[in-house]
Amino acid sequence: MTLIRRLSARQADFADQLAQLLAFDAALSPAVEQGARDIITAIRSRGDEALLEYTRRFDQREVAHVGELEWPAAELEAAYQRLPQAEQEALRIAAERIRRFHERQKQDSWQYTDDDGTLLGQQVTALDRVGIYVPGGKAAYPSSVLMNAIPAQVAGVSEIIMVSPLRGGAEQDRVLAAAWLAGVHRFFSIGGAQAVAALAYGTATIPAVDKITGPGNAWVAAAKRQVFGQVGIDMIAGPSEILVIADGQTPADWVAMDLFSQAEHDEVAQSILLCPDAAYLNAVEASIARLLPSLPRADIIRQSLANRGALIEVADLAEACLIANQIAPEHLELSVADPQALLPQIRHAGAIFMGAHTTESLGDYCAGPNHVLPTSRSARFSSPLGVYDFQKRSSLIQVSPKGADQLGQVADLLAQGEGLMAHALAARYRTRR
Ligand SMILES: NC(=O)c1ccc[n+]([C@@H]2O[C@H](COP(=O)([O-])OP(=O)(O)OC[C@H]3O[C@@H](n4cnc5c(N)ncnc54)[C@H](O)[C@@H]3O)[C@@H](O)[C@H]2O)c1
Ligand SMILES: N[C@H](CO)Cc1c[nH]c[nH+]1
Ligand SMILES: [Zn+2]
Repeated sequence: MTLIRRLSARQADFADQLAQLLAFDAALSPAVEQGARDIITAIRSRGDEALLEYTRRFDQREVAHVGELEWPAAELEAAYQRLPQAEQEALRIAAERIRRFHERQKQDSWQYTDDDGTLLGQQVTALDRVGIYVPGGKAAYPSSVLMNAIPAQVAGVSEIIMVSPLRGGAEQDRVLAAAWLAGVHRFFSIGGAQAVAALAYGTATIPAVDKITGPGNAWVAAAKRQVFGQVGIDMIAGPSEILVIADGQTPADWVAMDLFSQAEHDEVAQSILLCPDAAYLNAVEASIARLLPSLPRADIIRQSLANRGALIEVADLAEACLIANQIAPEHLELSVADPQALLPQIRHAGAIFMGAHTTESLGDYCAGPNHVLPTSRSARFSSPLGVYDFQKRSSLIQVSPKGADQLGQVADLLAQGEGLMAHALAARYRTRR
């Protein structure tokens, strides 16, 4: 039985096949769009009551009272203390590396003075209150807690509100522990479109935030799209994607496992390998068949590879880069001897992992850069989640008397051209004439 489709860039219908492979956006499916819309409407009109209803229905949780949805800070800390020491240490190492990387992204305010004595500049401020969404439906993601909360903290956000649909057990402790370590201020165990709506519009229990960040499934993505404008959002970070460009020198098992690493997130995750060496593609296909059955999430991986997996034979590495740019993957591995040589040919990717030893998995946890990345080809126009998502800029203008005279004449003329006489006169009053 074929586990993963084999394609060749030389096939006559290759463009169609590729388009089919990429044509996935569940968040745009009318049913999900409408479902998210209904949920948002209900939260806006019925607040906590609707939030409780959806939490019981979609998260199969017994919640008697809305107050149970918030976890006090002491419980987050207690969860951290309960973790085995090795896990505490791993979380701390990851958090430290993520913080160090993100500190370099912090933007500072700046000012300069023009020849006429006019001061111009940009004042950078942190957002007041943000909501971070940490997925929790099919798996729990303590690493996503760190990736969302640490940049917000580095930016200086005053209040970080986290939401995640907890599922109980030890994995729940890890999420709570990461929230404590990363400095989350308040944590509510809610998820899906209802959590996004509650953060956007506020309820009696959930405070309304200024911006919502973080990845999630199709309902989360659809809700984020729909509340944009009421609040800011970072991007639509949907089901995970990996694209590997290989020169055929990396052990086939390594590449097979890298493809699995994203496929195991979701039945609709995307995993693609591009290589000019047909024998190597055979070897990876054999590795896939041999390694897959031993993995705990083999069923999800199998479905994911069938839906959106492909091994593609290309003419050469240059053609691989062209195809990768078309796909604009969330994660791109350059599993080649000289990744620096390929780098100038790469234009669209959320994160680029260079060299055979750089498995994408390290980026997911502890390399330092953010793992919340643009998916569904949005790497053509968006960037990884970063400190800049939690900062904003105000322009500064302080015009000198000389500047008012010179600029006033320019503005006067331009305003008259637009037929806006109040503008023209406001500028003219400040000239020396
Ligand atoms: N890009 C990243 O950084 C990143 C990181 C981690 C995970 N991910 C992706 O995030 C996604 C996580 O999805 P998930 O499902 O595990 O968790 P999730 O928290 O995003 O979604 C779970 C919620 O979906 C809602 N839901 C489920 N079925 C529903 C239905 N029929 N109608 C309405 N709402 C429904 C429920 O409210 C539930 O709380 C995966 O696709 C994974 O690949 C991305
Ligand atoms: N690969 C995911 C982003 O697409 C992030 C993640 C979290 N844990 C493991 N992986
Ligand atoms: Zn991952």
